Amino acid sequence: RPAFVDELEHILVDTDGFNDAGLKRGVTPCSFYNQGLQTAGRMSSAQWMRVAFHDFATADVKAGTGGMDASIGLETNREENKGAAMNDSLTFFNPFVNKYTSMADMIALGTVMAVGACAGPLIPFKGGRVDATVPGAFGVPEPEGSLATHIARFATAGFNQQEMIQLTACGHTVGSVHQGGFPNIVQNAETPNNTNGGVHFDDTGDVFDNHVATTYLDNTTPNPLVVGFNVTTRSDLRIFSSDSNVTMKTLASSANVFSTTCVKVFTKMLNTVPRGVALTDVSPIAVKPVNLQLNVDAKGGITFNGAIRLLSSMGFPANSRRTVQIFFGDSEGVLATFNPATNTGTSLFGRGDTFYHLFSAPVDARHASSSSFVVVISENTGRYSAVQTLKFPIQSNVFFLPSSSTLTTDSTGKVVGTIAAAVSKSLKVSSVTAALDVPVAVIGTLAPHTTTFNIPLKAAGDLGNSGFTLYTSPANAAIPGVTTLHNAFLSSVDIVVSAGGKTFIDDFKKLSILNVTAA
Ligand code: HEM
Repeated sequence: RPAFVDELEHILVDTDGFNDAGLKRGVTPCSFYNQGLQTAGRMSSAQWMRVAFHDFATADVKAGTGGMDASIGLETNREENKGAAMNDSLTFFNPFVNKYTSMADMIALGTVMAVGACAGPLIPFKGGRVDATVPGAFGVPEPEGSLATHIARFATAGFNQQEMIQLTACGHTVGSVHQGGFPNIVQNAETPNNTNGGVHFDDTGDVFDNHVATTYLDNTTPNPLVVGFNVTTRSDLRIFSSDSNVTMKTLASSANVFSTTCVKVFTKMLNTVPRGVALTDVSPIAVKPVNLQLNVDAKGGITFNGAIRLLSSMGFPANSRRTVQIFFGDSEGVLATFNPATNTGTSLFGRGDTFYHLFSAPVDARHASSSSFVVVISENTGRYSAVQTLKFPIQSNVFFLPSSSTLTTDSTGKVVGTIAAAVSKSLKVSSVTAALDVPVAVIGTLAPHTTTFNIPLKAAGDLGNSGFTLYTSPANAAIPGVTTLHNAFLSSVDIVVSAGGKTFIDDFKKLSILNVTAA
């Protein structure tokens, strides 16, 4: 699978407990507002869905332009994108953006997470979206727009009239129209406990359910875009009633119909991308090696650290007798037997728990050149209990070396550091480079642009008798692209070695694993 899938899967699945990526926290509970006071009358889950809609809404599927490309970040000063939702959401997503996670993927993943956090259905997620570098077309539907304008706009984005009704109803089941931002639609709603004057679309404004349809049909809806005092801005009324309520009646008919319909149209919205962008499935992984790291100390001692994550919903229910063993290379290279996982978390909505089996064990130099390791999982529940053996690749002749790398601030507060790598003496090395991927701020959007800075590394002696040579960047020097500890922590490094006409890469090592020492 493409390497970026592992990173997106981490954000999707590790949503609680050990190794939590931290995305779900932004929308838990569904009514939570992560950018300010809980009395603001705003909720982040609804904002995350709305920002996805505004990013998508100007797609032109025939022309192959627009859609989910994070161009919304460059368009927030437009009247059609007014309101706090856009920049609030991108501010939260900003630190997740790196070499493998685009802002456009975060916007899509945000909607998956938000719908789940509001007790809605699980939307299948694909990754691989590419961030736009220039603003896209105008044309996000506005509440003043006519029905014909809205039908035409959705059609250009690939949605027929029925799908337009479905998508709008699914979007308008959570959240509010706010007086602060839309005083032409909502009035007299601002109170000390609702300072932006949010008025929900239905009676369950923090539940992803079909009340948006049932209350619309029984005339109890509070939806300001249906019953608001301003007839011009009753866009939901015009849209919902445009097929004589046939679609809304279907959505109201059962919770299940509403769920499956919303999964269908949300998936279609999130997977609308510019021509040439290919998306890949990101599904939970049953057995996942995590944060693998080889290390060689100055005396030549080699260690292998990391964790094996098991998912309860994919064949690994809780079992206190389960053991996990690692063999580096073949069974001669046994490292250690790990006891039952003590580090656990709860993975994404209904997908059960994550069980982390952590390891840190010495590797015999005889086995250090192996390009794979074997994981043996034993259930130990009885005589015929299951044993599974899986083999995983490991980049072992060239790798980032945390123990010789440093990150610190000098006396003036400037960030300085050393990037170090271990390179096998068996290679005929012609160059060693640290390719640093730094999310660099872009003027005009809160979506950073991940930029690569290449730092040449020089040989700095043998690492004991390990068979590895130490390569380093200039010691405790300024690191190109890294201006603050904050962006150092969000950066990753690839060790790229040319040797004997081949290229070896130790990919995507996060600098956040380094211990930071203050000057
Ligand atoms: C013609 C189509 C649409 C129009 C004119 C429209 C208009 C609006 C307006 C005026 C607001 C109030 C924003 C605020 O006060 O902060 C809003 C909120 C919202 N819209 Fe739409 N919308 C449309 C379709 C959609 C669709 C298809 C989705 C699907 C995801 C969606 C999702 C949302 C959400 C979740 C909110 C609540 C935001 C919050 O509470 O912060 N909208 N919409």
